Amino acid sequence: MSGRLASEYSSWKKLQGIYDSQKSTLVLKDLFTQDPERFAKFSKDYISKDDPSTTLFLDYSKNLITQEVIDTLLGLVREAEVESYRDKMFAGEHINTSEDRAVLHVALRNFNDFSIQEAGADEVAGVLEHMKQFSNAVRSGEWKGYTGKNITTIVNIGIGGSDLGPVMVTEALKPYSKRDLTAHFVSNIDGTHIAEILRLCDPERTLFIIASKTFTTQETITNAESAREWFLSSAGDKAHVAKHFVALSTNTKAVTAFGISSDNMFQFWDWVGGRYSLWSAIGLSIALVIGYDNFEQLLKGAHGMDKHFKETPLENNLPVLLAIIGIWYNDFYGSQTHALLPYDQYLHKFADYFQQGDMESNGKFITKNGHRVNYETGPIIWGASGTNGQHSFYQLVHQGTKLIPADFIAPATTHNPIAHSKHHRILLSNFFAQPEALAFGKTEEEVRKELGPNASDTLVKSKVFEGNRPSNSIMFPLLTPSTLGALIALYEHKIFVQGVIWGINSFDQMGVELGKVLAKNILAQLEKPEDVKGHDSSTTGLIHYYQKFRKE
Ligand SMILES: O=P(O)(O)OC[C@H]1O[C@H](O)[C@@H](O)[C@@H](O)[C@@H]1O
Repeated sequence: MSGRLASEYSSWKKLQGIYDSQKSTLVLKDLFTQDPERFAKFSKDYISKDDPSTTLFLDYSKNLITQEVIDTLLGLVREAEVESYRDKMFAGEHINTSEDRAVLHVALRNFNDFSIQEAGADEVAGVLEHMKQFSNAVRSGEWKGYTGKNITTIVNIGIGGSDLGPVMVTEALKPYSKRDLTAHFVSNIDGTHIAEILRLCDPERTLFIIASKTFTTQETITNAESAREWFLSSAGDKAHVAKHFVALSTNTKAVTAFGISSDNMFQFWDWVGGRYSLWSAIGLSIALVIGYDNFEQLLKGAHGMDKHFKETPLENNLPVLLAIIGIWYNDFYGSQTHALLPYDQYLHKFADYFQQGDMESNGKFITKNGHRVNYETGPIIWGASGTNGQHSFYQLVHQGTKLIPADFIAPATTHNPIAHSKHHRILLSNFFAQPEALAFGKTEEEVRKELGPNASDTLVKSKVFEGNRPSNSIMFPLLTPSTLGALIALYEHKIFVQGVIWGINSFDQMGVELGKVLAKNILAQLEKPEDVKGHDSSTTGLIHYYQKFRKE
């Protein structure tokens, strides 16, 4: 990272010039007509060096790019010194400068390929072994509850990075799950969340996983205390907590103070960012649900992508390609969001996961050198599984006034080939059609031909699809643990590359602090109207409204 504002790079200025001169002349339909080789030129195969069955295919040809644009964007990557910054990350340098921490989620899945000098990195294998032993014991029935019964339900209590990763992965890898072990995830402080889950639990057969990097997060600790109270109301003896509560954290002192023995604690380290922590002890619920071997496959899939990111020349580097295409729209075309549209029901939480992963990493306006950026940084990440999105927001995506770059993601084959894979064929026909419609649209002439000479001008115009709306398409043979690992790591490294180019620290999260502090202050003022002090009239008025109805 050169320390300059991204807009000062010569490549940035050149890109601005290209955009200014081509923004209205770059037409996808023409680009494909002019170059029959476009698809071949702008698509890439990723094949894991460790496991050739782990492959991803990226088609980025339906983007508003030319080779000149790509080459200039790659120049931007070089000017921002992304490669050397990448190597600093892998080497364990403290690139999270505001917190003086390394950023080493790659160390959680390293399998000895990278030499990483950072306290704790040599303890990863031990924690994984502990996770393996524990998950095997619970799944086999060796680990019993306080009345000698098997554990049939796990409840992960955590929020943010201590929730979203396990939720997304256990949903995505459901075909690999132990169907007689039910996993629930409690995250919200809203008592409804834990109340509704506890109604489904048998205290004799339920294991609570308290997942919190800091072990100070108000929602998680409050939910953990309520879970413990619920459990003890049946079990009685505090000694039984040891069989039904485990902790995932970096904070041994707080875990012990809560009443969970260090034997039942799975440790990780401050160089694991919350939103990058599913590979760590935070992934215990994943290992319990899909089994440790499949969890290890997830890690290995990510590791293969790590090696690809670290070793592959920029022009063939999938995380780099996704990153620069995203910057092209975000910083030059002025798009504000980026849609993740997985045509796979198992990936229905994928966009949710990367809302934190991307927006908490790159939703910043100050560079690492303390300058306010004069360009757009992190996009708003959103999305939903296909084909559901088509019946919800695709109207705007196709005919709205906003440019919405989208990643369409799909497996070539399904885990559920019911009706002789008829469902999957219909799903994929939509996966192929939507980017085609977005890119090439439907002209007024084509509409008029369809509607006939008597159709009103208004009707014809309202049925026009202007097209020229860009997308990436990512495919893979089947959604396996290893493929999912590679897919997640692909996006993690995309986020890294963008943050380096923008000159921001992608690995702290100052922006989540103010709200928490204000909430704590207000919490102490909720009892009586006269307690409410130091707020604007709106906040004061709202609290007073609540106090009119408050019961306890
Ligand atoms: O795991 P913890 O420490 O409970 O933090 C949970 C979440 O809290 C905050 O929202 C942020 O710091 C997130 O990055 C983090 O994932």
